[in-house]
Parts: sequence; structure tokens; C-alpha cells
Amino acid sequence: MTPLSPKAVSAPGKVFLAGGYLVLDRNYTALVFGLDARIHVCIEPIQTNSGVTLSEIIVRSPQFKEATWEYGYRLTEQDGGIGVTQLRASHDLPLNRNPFIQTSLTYALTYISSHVPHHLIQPSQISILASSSYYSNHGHPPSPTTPFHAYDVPLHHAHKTGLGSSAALVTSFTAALLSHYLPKSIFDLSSDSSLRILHNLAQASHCAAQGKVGSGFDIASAVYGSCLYRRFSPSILSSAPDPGTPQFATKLKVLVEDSEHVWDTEIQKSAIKMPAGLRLVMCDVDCGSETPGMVKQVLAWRKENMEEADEIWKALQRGNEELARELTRLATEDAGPGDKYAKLREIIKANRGLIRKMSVASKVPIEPPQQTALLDACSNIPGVIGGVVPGAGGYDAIVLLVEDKQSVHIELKKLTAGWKVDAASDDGVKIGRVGILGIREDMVGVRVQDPADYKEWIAA
Ligand SMILES: Nc1ncnc2c1ncn2[C@@H]1O[C@H](COP(=O)(O)OP(=O)(O)O)[C@@H](O)[C@H]1O
Ligand SMILES: C[C@@](O)(CCOP(=O)(O)OP(=O)(O)O)CC(=O)O
Repeated sequence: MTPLSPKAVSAPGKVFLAGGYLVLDRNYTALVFGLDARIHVCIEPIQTNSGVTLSEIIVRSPQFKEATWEYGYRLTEQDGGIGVTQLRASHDLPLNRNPFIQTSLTYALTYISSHVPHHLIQPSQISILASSSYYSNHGHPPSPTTPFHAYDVPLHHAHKTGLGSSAALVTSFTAALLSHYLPKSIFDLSSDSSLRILHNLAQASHCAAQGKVGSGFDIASAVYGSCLYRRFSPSILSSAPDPGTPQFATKLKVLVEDSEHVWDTEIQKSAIKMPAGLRLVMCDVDCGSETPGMVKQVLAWRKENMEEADEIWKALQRGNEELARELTRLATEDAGPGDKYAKLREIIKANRGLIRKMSVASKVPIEPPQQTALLDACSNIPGVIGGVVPGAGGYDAIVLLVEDKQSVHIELKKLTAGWKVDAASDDGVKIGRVGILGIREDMVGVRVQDPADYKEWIAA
């Protein structure tokens, strides 16, 4: 049997600029930017000398300690798809689980098995490499020729910066498997229909691994890059088939290929652009406070206060659409005389006002006072157009829209380096060090990569 050729794929992280909470409801949309922080996945056949073929797939994250996951796979009965079992490296070691990897593997292999005979799914090894901005841990590139950092800790000690690592991982991992095992006539990342298949399959895997149906904006931006996003109806995935149950393989194929035309996701790539001369800057804010359950709390408040909430939701939706329109106008038309960014500044300011209104009314720290102070200080720097607390909000990040100039970067560095809100504010939360992440927006979604680029990371 000729071995399949190695393949590599990467997918971007995201920053949710506008539409947090609104996007959970299909009546509203979100503005999501892809980032130049990517998760790369390289897959290659395992060379077996003995002629014995074990049905085994080995996955590694070579940047981290103890980050190897080995899986056995087999075709299950009653069209239940491919069953994937984690193998123990040694009897006395506990199983180190990675539900995002195991679930994506189960879903992708099951989908692949509905197109190619099971014996063609040959063993492989898969390597995962993530841009250093996904984690705030201190790492170092092991050689001058690699952009990736090695960390001295296991993955569960990595501090996430919130760029959507699991969505970028599930997307690039799924894309790498499909590209490796399926012929190009069935799956080809340069075709729109394959992107739709990847999107639907990655959404299904990500939801199953998370154990909940979110809005799916992070998978959408990992596949398509920066876009205006309207979610799919949640019932599409809440009624999705379960792995291992009879007919899982057939039902998953129908769902992923959308034979019944149920997917109502809307992705508008052309509706958002970044004007030349502007860029996004992301800041990571150190804070001891976790804010679990924010989504639940906001939705519960909205349910109880529908009228007031709808007023804010509608005004924010108008503001978010205006923001997308103005960014696109500046990117495509000649700006008139005067301060060409004046309107953009006003729109961001007004939207922040509405977000604070939402925060105060729901008693959820979406833009808490500590972040208001930081955003206001940054916005006063010449060349900073404005900023917001991204996504669900909270204490741990801000995103700024700035003129792409050295002077702006220098002033921002000065401000953030000296920033400390020591006095605990009313809510008792102190925020500490503010760091600028070395990343910016990237319009491109999932991308084919050259497997040769990862050679030094891949164990022989
Ligand atoms: N480099 C990596 N290698 C393997 N798995 C990873 C890697 N980075 C992230 N993950 C997986 O994604 C999970 C983090 O996902 P999640 O908690 O949803 O955070 P995020 O907001 O970054 O998506 C990790 O627990 C791990 O399972
Ligand atoms: C509230 C939300 O609309 C947006 C949350 O955006 P974040 O970027 O904060 O999300 P995480 O990556 O999961 O931390 C929930 C959703 O859309 O699912």
C-alpha cells in the first residue's frame, strides 16, 4: 500500500471585537477578527518496518512536557463510525486526557470512513505547534530557525491568553486529518464546499468536546478568518448524533455535508475590512479574578428584563453594524479632509457606553471600572482610535484599534508598562500588569502549510 503523503494546516486565533452576547441570538451578528497567532498541525504516516500495521494514531504537542496522546481506532458495529480509545503508555501512568483531540479524532475519522474504506485509514503521527502568543508562560525557541517556543511545563500549566486555542486546534487538526486521508476530489481546502464541510464538522466536534453549544464564532473565524458572523440555529447541534450510537457515521455525513439544508450560519467576509494604516493591538491583563458564568448571568438578566435588554441589544447591533461599515468604508474609499478617524472614534465610544449600560443593568463585569480606566487612558494616546473589552468582557484583556505607527506603539508600551490599579475598586478586584501581545489581525482563515517547516519539532 503506498503511504499517504504528509500534510500540514494552520488556523488562526480570534478576537471578538463586537457583538459578544448578542451573537448567541440569531437576530444579531458579531464582528470577529482572525489573528496572526495560529495553531499548526502536521500529519504524516508512521513508518512501520515489520509489515505489521497497528491501528494507532500518535498525537504530540512537542512544545510542552508530557504532551503525547496515543489512540487506537477501529470500525464499530451498526454504522457507529470509528471508535477511538486512548492507549496507556505504561500501566502505572495515569491517562492524560485531551478531550478536544480525542473528540476531533473520533468525528474526523468517522467522517473519513464514510468516504474511504477503513483499511485505507493508515496509522499516522500528528504534531501540534502553537504560536507563542496563545500562552503567557515564558518559553524560548529551541533554535534560531523556528518561530515556536518550547515550554518547561505540561500543557495543563499553560496560562491561556484567550485567543481561542481549542477552536484553532480543532479546526486545524480536523483539516489536517481530512486533507491527509481523503482524496483531493473529495476534500480540498481551496474549495468553498470543503470549507463548509470543515466548518460544520469542526463546529460539531468542538461543541461535543466542550459539552455545550456556544455561538460557534471561534470555529467560524478559525475556518474563514475575519468576518461578520451570524450563528447557526442551536438545534442543529443540540440534536446531533452521538459517537458510537447506531448510524452515527451516516448521520454525521448528512449533518456535515448538509444534505438536508439545515445549516443557517451566515459568514460575510466582505463586510469587514481593516483600513490600511490601522491595526489591532491586544493586551493581556494580569488579574487574579475569574468570572465564570458571565454568559449565564447575562442571559438570565435578559430573560427577566426583555424590554430593557432588547433596547440595548438593538442599539448595540446598530452600533456594531456601523463599526463594520465605517471600517470597510475607510478601507475602500478615499477619506475626506480633516480627522478621517473621527467617526470611528465616536462609534466605538458610543458602543462602549452601551456595553457599560449592559454591565451595570445585568451586574456582570463586562466592561468593569478597572477596564474603563485602562481603555480611557489608552484611547487618550494620539493615534489610538479606541478600544473595547473583547468577547464576553471581564478583567483579563483589552483590544485596541490604533494607527500602525512606531510612535503609537512606543507610547502604548510606556503607558502599559507603568499601569497598575492598586487600589481595589468597589468590586474588590485588582488588576495588575498589562502586557502587549505581539500579534495583530489577519484576514485569512485556515491555510495549507508546508510539512517540511516542522521537521525540527517532529520526533523521528
Ligand atoms: N498546543 C496545544 N496542544 C494540544 N492541545 C491544546 C493546545 N492548546 C490548547 N489545547 C487544548 O485546548 C484546551 C483549551 O481550550 P479552552 O479551555 O476552550 O481555551 P481557549 O479559550 O483557548 O479555547 C486545552 O485544555 C487543550 O485540550
Ligand atoms: C459571550 C459570547 O458571545 C462571546 C465569548 O467570547 P470570548 O472571546 O470571551 O470567548 P472565549 O474564547 O470562549 O473565552 C459567547 C459566545 O458567543 O459563545
